Amino acid sequence: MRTFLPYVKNEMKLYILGFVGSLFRFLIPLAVPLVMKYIFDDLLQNGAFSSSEKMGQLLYLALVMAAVFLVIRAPMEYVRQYCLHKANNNIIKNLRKDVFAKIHTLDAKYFADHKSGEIGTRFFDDIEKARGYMTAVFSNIWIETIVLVFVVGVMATLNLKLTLLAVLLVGFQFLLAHLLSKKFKKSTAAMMKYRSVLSGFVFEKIQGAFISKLFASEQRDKQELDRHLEQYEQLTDKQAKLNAVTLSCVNVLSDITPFIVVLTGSLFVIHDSLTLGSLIAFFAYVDKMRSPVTALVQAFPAVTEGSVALQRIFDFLRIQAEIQDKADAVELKSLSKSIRFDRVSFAYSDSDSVIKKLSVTLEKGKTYAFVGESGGGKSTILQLLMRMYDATQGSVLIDDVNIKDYSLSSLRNHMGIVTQDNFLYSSSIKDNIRMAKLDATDEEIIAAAKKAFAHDFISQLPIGYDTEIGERGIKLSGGQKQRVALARVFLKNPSLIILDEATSALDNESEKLVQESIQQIGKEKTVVMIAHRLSTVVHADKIFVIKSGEIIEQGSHNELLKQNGYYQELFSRQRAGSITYEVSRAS
Ligand SMILES: Nc1ncnc2c1ncn2[C@@H]1O[C@H](COP(=O)(O)OP(=O)(O)OP(=O)(O)O)[C@@H](O)[C@H]1O
Repeated sequence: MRTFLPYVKNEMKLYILGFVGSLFRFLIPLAVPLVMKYIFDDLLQNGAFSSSEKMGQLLYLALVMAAVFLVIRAPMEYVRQYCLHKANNNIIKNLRKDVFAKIHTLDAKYFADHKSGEIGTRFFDDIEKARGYMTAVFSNIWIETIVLVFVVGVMATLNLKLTLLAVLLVGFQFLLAHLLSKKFKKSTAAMMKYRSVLSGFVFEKIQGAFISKLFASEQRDKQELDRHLEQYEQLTDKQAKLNAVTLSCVNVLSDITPFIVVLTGSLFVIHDSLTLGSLIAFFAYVDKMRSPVTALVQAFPAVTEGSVALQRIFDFLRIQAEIQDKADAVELKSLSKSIRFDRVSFAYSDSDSVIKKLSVTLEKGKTYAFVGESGGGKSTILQLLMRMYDATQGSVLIDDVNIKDYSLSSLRNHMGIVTQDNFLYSSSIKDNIRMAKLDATDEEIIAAAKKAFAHDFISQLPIGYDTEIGERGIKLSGGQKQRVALARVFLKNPSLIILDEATSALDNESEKLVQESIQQIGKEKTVVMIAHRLSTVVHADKIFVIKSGEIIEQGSHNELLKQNGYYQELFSRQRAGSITYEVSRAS
């Protein structure tokens, strides 16, 4: 909880105002039983006052009470509600900002190991639970505790023995609630953990709704959901039972407490050790005591859930991405010489290496291609170059400096990436292209789109570049998406262009045109590409044929053909049309 303190400290002014408001709002009504005692003992039963004097006193009391309630209590209620709500809200807002910022610092490994729904739970569910915690702890528990102490204090002035009896009965209620809350916390943690699993499942099924339809697997999805819901229900049932046991024990005790106290108090009245007015006031206070006790006990679930949620949020905020800037990271100013893989080996986990002692040098301004069997490790090589993962052994160097020594932002600023499955945001085409250069003019955006042969299809849309393309660009075809992604890279104009099956979704004619554009831009840039359709890499200065994480052949297209090896065989088979563009199926 120490991590939580800075968030609370930031809102201290609002909390103090809210606390002051709460004090007035709660303590003023507590004076009412004392006024009642005065009316019974000192006014109504006092023979020294005439009837008209009593009426005058009552009127005076009524006016004072009305003034206190209207002028102090009502505005203080407003101050309490507004300030505490605002302070809690600010904390929620800051937690959300920090969780969101954290998501951006996480590396590819984290995203590969966790579902987006699970991560989303931190942002929505857990933070909402934390709100429940704050409302309970900062708005209610402390003031209820003060009210309880105050009530007990006043009761003690009326009759100490009766007060001790009431405190004993209330203490027993707390003890019960505390004992049960330990179990409750454990079941809450299990329930919340499972809720993120459930949310991961649902998010994934929403994203894959179309695939489910395609494979007619809706029924299977429903059964899987039923299984998850059943498991979740078992956990919530356990929690509900614990809560029910706590409340039934505590509420029964709370209900009979005033009765026990009044019975005992009546004995004191019979023996003249307590006045009737004091007993009535005492009864009113015992009743007032029940409200904070019930509130405190009922706050247990919210506090428990909230503290588990806060724990989960701070555990998430504490995650350290493996890939991050060194403290003394330098800026990559430009790519001026070469990129070098120096005996690089890499494994995604403890299993076998996916890349094995790879050594290649990619010179500035040239075009390189990686081809080969599916699963051979081509995309992994690009991931290592983009520093999505770090090499397990060996190093990747740009201009003889290990890429781990560059700041990640400067490294990636020099790269433009187009993949087979490009992520587009649910905004307009123009905004999606502009992401690459926020201050780009409309003319620059159109020029980039023209280079990517995207301008024609965009212009034909009813509102052209302002067309909203839906979540992940769902309203565009695969080829259109690739062209928008290419336009983005052309606009960014980076020194290193990385293309992972970047034109695979284009028809032959469009692919030829886009390839010409890439070749044109490739004259000034370093281009590293992966392609299964070998016809798209023939112009590369050097082609590396990758198999099981190793280079098995390398050279220009013509050199490789002359080697009469794997590449030549693949090329002939593709040309002969015996296979489509997917090497995976050929190998
Ligand atoms: N995030 C990951 N976690 C674990 N293993 C992975 C991960 N990504 C890829 N792999 C594994 O690494 C190996 C190489 O994958 P990679 O994507 O680099 O191959 P590729 O040559 O690009 O294949 P393709 O041509 O089919 O795209 C494969 O066996 C794959 O299953």
